[in-house]
Amino acid sequence: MVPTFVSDPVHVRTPATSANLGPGFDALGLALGLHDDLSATVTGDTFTVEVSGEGAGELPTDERHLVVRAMLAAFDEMGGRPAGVAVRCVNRIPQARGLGSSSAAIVGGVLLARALVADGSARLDDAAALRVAARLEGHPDNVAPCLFGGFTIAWTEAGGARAVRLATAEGVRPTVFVPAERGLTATARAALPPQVPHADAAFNAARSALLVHALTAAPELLFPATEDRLHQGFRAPAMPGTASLVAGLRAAGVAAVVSGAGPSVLALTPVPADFHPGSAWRAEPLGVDGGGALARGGMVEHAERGPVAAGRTS
Ligand SMILES: Nc1ncnc2c1ncn2[C@@H]1O[C@H](COP(=O)(O)OP(=O)(O)OP(=O)(O)O)[C@@H](O)[C@H]1O
Ligand SMILES: N[C@@H](CCO)C(=O)O
Repeated sequence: MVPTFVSDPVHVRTPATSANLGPGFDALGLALGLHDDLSATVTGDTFTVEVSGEGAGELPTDERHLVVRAMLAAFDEMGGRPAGVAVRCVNRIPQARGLGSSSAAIVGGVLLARALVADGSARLDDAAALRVAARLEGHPDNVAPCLFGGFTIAWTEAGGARAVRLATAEGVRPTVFVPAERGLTATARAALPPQVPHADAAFNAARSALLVHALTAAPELLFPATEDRLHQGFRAPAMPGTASLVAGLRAAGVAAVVSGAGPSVLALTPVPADFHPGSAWRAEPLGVDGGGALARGGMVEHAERGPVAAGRTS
């Protein structure tokens, strides 16, 4: 049945995210305390977007905008689109820096569309919202923490993406180091080889399993738990400043990794006060966002959740 659309404006607040966290390539992600604010109203007969902050003057303001593309995909999943929607984006997440800006736009679009449909949460539950968002992004490791908050483990089955959310241990205090230059995920993915040695795959399996324990219960193990052999080394030649900052932080004992596909760097343990990253980097200490976009404007009211499973239940 064609959906009924609500006439009131709807809002969503989407967190930045850091994916991979070192060894957990395409699987692990963390929601961070830095957000885009999006709102939408059904009106007129076209989709329009007004952008302020990051991306203003650069991003398209029509149906090519990523938030609108995600809205349209979600409306189609729910059985129909309104003729027109006015979208407003107040963007704070730096774009193309490895901080999940594209996932924040996609998750925002999916949740705005769901909120604009009178029975949206019945037509598109949280598990389905994750599947739609991950399909658009191409991998689930940013969209899962953006939706659910906290630390997530995401994976893909025949039916689509699924995720579990885990609360982080006290003492996990992320700092991101953001450079001025951008790096597109698609370019960074093209640097990866089609195959890796079995020993390197085994190395990452052990470290990513350890990382789940370290992030949730044993932060003192974050340093060994954040070593990677599957992606950071292959991408280093294209982002030498990132590789050298990660190496410098690790030499100072900090559990530092490339954030997502880079070029930002994520530190998961405190950075010594006398460590200076250099003038090319803006250091931002950020908290962990415990609730994700669902806590702020989706159809689900925020409640501090324990481990939850999302995705197909069969
Ligand atoms: N808020 C936004 N609104 C619309 N489009 C966006 C927004 N944020 C990002 N994009 C689009 O996504 C592109 C960046 O996506 P990309 O996946 O390369 O980087 P990222 O998501 O910032 O980093 P990562 O995926 O490594 O965490 C931008 O160049 C822009 O086209
Ligand atoms: N897992 C992804 C995260 C960036 O979107 C990658 O490293 O390519």
